Amino acid sequence: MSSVTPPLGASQPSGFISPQSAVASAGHADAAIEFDDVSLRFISADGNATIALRNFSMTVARGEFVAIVGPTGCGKSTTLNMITGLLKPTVGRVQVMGKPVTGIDPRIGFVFQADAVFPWKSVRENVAAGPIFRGTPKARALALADEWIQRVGLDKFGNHYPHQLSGGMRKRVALAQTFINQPEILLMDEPFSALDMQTRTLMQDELLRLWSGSGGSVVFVTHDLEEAIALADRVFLLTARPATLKRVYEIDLPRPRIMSQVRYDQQFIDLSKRIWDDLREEVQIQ
Ligand SMILES: Nc1ncnc2c1ncn2[C@@H]1O[C@H](COP(=O)(O)OP(=O)(O)OP(=O)(O)O)[C@@H](O)[C@H]1O
Repeated sequence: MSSVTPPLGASQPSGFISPQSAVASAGHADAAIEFDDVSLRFISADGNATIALRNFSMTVARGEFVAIVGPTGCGKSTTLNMITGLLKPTVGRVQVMGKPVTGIDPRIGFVFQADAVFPWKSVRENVAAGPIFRGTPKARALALADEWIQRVGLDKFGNHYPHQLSGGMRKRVALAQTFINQPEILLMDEPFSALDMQTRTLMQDELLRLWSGSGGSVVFVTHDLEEAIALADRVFLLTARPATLKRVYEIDLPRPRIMSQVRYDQQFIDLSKRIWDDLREEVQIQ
């Protein structure tokens, strides 16, 4: 497999940082998430081994928005599953807020491609479900839910049921359901990939608006390079499987960013070309 990661110390175009310096730059003292030289091997029922991740290191600072991109099947979702504790590294260490992952952490929120709603509950009951589960009295949880429903622009739909909503509206419910719990870490796995382009752009704006006031860290997995660049502070590019960190890109586009405008920024266009050149090599390997 060819790798274009430049040798350490070689000069690099601005916006690039090597995997090693990327890990160091986030500063371990402030780390929300740390992968330290992690490898993960799956053993299937017939005894065959699949190495999903190899010598993978990544540090996500508190309050940082990180996107992970890479060829299909390389191991992006696997990294999220190790942050949640669903999967354990075969070798290496994964830490959350400075401690080894031992199981589901209530400080972590999730948004996936599929909607995680109770179909028999109204929007406000769905949004209140998290706080109620965590012990908030029902009346208080419903009042909180009403605030969040308003924040995501669904105030007229609190008593609707999920099947009465569009895909974009259900995603707004998902964001309210997640942010109401004030997660310190938000894991997102292709959350908007099933939406049409316009709705997707609106939801990206919505996510940035909610995140910017939250102080939380986000790890956002996507196939869409432009989505990664438009949203993130840093983009981590993984190689084809077994995935390892190929390169990290600092995205120093100013915030607040408006999705429909940021894509026309010359810096954005240059970054898209660079990352796509690196990603294309990995896609061609498969
Ligand atoms: N439980 C498992 N047992 C065996 N192999 C697995 C298991 N989970 C994932 N894999 C394999 O590990 C590799 C990485 O999977 P993963 O879902 O993390 O990739 P991904 O980059 O998120 O994929 P995609 O881009 O298609 O969403 C794949 O080859 C997958 O088949």
